[in-house]
Amino acid sequence: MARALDLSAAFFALPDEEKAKVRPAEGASASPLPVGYARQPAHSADKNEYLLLFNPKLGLNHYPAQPAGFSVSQRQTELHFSPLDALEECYAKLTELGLLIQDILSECMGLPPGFLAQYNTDRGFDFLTALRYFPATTDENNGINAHEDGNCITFVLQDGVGGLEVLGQDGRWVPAEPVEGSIVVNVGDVLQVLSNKNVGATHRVVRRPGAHRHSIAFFLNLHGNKWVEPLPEFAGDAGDPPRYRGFRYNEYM
Ligand SMILES: O=C(O)CCC(=O)C(=O)O
Ligand SMILES: [Fe+2]
Repeated sequence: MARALDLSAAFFALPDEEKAKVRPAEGASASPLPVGYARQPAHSADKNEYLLLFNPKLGLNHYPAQPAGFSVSQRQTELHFSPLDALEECYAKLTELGLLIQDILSECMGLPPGFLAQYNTDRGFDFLTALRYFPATTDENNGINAHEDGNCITFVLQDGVGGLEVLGQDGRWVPAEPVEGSIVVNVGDVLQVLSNKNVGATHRVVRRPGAHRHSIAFFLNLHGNKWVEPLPEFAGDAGDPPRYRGFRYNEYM
């Protein structure tokens, strides 16, 4: 995790014109979302830049050229790892973890064993973003507005700067303070709907002054035309009226 965040920090420290090269030419990518580097437009309330990757094995990604100051930090040289190896390793480990947490959540939600694993078998729309947030200014400090992720489960790895906050049931924002070696798990819209709003995680990022913040978010997603609606365990049979209408995931995204 520390290696992946170091790598991401080394990338974002590159000059803007180097980072801007890390994008496929217009129309040249078959990926379902734009891969590579992007910066939130100046008019956006969100103040960050990011690098988006799909599963490296799908061959859709656009990587920083080497060498560009990207592959050769002292720490990386000492550890003898190449950036691509580190990214692939990070991606593979987060996928593995996602499947494990999905099984644990199935159990915690009182669903039949392996229910979510059987429901969510297609790994073709998972993706990872490495993010860098600019330091807060005296005028404003929004990093990402309050939102819920549109996927199943998100993992957030963060450096020591802090700023991620989760909305508590009492309506107060609770800081998810960085704890070394820990990963924050957010549940996304799919689980929120399946559980008829028994689980959910509204969150935002507030920028701190004086430092860039780096994080990596991995989105374990759903793919294709899966039907999403509150499960009978949480609605109907369980007595609660369904809080959502059913929908096809690919029409929602
Ligand atoms: O950077 C973070 O801590 C969270 C990022 C996030 O919420 C998102 O990308 O959806
Ligand atoms: Fe999010």
